[in-house]
Amino acid sequence: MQLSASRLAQWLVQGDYYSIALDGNSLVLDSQTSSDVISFDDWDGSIEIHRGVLWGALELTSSNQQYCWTVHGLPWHECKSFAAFLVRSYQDWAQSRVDKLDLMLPEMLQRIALFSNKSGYLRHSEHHELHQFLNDGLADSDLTPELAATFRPRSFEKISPWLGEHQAWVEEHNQQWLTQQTKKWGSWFDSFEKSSLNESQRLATLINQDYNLVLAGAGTGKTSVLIARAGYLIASQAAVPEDILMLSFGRKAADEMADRLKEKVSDRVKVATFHSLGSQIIRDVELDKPNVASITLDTRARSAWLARMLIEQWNNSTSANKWQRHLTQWRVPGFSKENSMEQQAENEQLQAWVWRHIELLGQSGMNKESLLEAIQNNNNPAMRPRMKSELTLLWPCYQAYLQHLKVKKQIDFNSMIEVATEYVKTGKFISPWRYVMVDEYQDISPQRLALIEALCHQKIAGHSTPTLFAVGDDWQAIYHFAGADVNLTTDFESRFSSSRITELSTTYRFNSMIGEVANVFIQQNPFQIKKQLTSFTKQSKKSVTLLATDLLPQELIRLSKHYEKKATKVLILGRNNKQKPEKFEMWKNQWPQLNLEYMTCHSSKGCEADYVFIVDVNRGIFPSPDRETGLAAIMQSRTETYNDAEERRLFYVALTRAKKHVWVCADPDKTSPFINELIEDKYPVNNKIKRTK
Ligand SMILES: Nc1ncnc2c1ncn2[C@@H]1O[C@H](COP(=O)(O)OP(=O)(O)OP(=O)(O)O)[C@@H](O)[C@H]1O
Repeated sequence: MQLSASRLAQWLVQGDYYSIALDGNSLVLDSQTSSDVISFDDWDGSIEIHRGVLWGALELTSSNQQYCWTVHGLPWHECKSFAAFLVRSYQDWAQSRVDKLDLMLPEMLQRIALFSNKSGYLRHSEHHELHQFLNDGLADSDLTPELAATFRPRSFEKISPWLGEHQAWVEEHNQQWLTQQTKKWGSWFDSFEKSSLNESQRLATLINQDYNLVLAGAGTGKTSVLIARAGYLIASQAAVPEDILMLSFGRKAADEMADRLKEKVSDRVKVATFHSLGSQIIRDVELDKPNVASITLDTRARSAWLARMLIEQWNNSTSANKWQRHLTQWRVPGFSKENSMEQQAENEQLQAWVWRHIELLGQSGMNKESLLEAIQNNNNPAMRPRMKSELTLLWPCYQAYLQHLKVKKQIDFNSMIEVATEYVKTGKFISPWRYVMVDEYQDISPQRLALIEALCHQKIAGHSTPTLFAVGDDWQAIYHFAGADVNLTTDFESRFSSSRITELSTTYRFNSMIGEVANVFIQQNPFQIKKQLTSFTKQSKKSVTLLATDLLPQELIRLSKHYEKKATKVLILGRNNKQKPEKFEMWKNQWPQLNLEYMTCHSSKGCEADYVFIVDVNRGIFPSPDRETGLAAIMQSRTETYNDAEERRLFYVALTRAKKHVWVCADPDKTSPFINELIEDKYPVNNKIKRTK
């Protein structure tokens, strides 16, 4: 069907449209120069008829009311009926779509009401789900937003904003909710811990995005916030204790966490290490406890297995030749020609070297080809032949280890977490936890993160997906050697699109003079995230002392006199267990009021004391030289370019354990580069070391 101007009228209207036709669900408008097709989607379905002196004109408007098209020179007596025909065709076309839309409108409006009236923090995933639902619903009706709004203007007044991002509204809602909750729970926050939680701690406790990270320096109360969040969720009835999973890294930290939760919150919150969680998931699915390899748990069983396995290797002539060839060029820790084969296989150093590689091979998950490729790409070509040769010795040991596990039907910790992750991903394990919380997130490894992600992605009908709430500090990432990757913390925002990072900037542990040393020292590495960290306790006297090791007992005597009548807590920290002072036990008995404790810097993480002595901060000890130079270095591939970055963080951890004063002890003729930096860069320290070359 077409309505067209006469030849004369066509000539007179010049460049304007002179003809209109219906073609399926489109209108075709012709002019001298073009033929334009207007889909019903782009038309608002109405036509105005204009009467001229000689002819009539039809005017159509676009669905978004932005344009109009006019067809001139049409025979007047046909205009009205043709326009009515077009409008009818349009209405027939639209009706089936509007019918579809009408079926969906109640749920669309209900979902908007549910989301926007929700009294709580609106999560990105919930917002996204609504956005998706509305847009999919509209797409199903085959109507454009404009047309849908034309047919159902009242409903679309509510729906239209949610078809777009509407982010500002959500942010405003969340802000208002946070303000209101901070007020409502004010006295609870005042009294939950022994000290009232500060403003940022309260916000951190309340924010409930899909993936939350509280990223803050030492002593800022991250652990306090973690416990407070569990407490708040339960007190506000957002959760019952069984909804919460609290993950810590080591058994000791998990036990401490469980004690604090029991005291402050509930003993029904599930507290686990990653390994105990992996074990529980497997047990639930397989209805049997996972059979963890005894050689991973029991050092004697391991040593016996290593000795047997090495002898088997050496009794095989091909393998023995490889070892021989290797030993003509390179050293293997603990290997000596003087020893018998049996003595050699039992050598502690050699066993430690082999076991470390077996662990690293399991942790890295690399196959032989990718290891060879990594060796080939190693930026130290001189090391490549040695690395390749080490691989020919150690790969068979690793294969023997895997075979041993297979024969015994056992698994190790690495595979335990992998198997558990698979059970969660495939839905064989249905997670009961709606809130997954993680302490010391900076120590996360890709494997452990995969388990957390699997838990947080699991969707249970009628529930939104679980949230992650983690606390961590990239300045304290010190477990790279155990597979941790600090980039998983520094890249948190880019990894999880719906994330929220909260900062805490007041440290309650160490005074401002310790802060002036520790915070500047850690930020020498430009790759650490910049953070504001202000000490709550102001101090004008220098609180870090560099001390010659010989003078350490004198300081202990001084402290013991000062604390004759009341107790204090003193930590002695060393880079390794070997640094424990010979007289430590004697000192402990001599000055019980000091509550002396010796720890490695690694195990001091999370601890605090009034006074700290870091001992043996000597060259070659702290920073510890990177001993893993051969094949191990390939599997420990450093993503960090800054020298001694991890050792610097470890030293920061040690410094920040003290509330009042830190002594950094060294032998004057072997001072560590860290001590030299503190002196040469004029940090505010007392220097009681007269260095000698
Ligand atoms: N708002 C507060 N007011 C006073 N003291 C606080 C406050 N918050 C935390 N603390 C205290 O500060 C100290 C450090 O807290 P916490 O151990 O939770 O810090 P952290 O950030 O986990 O430290 P780290 O990362 O070094 O382990 C604790 O003694 C704690 O009781």
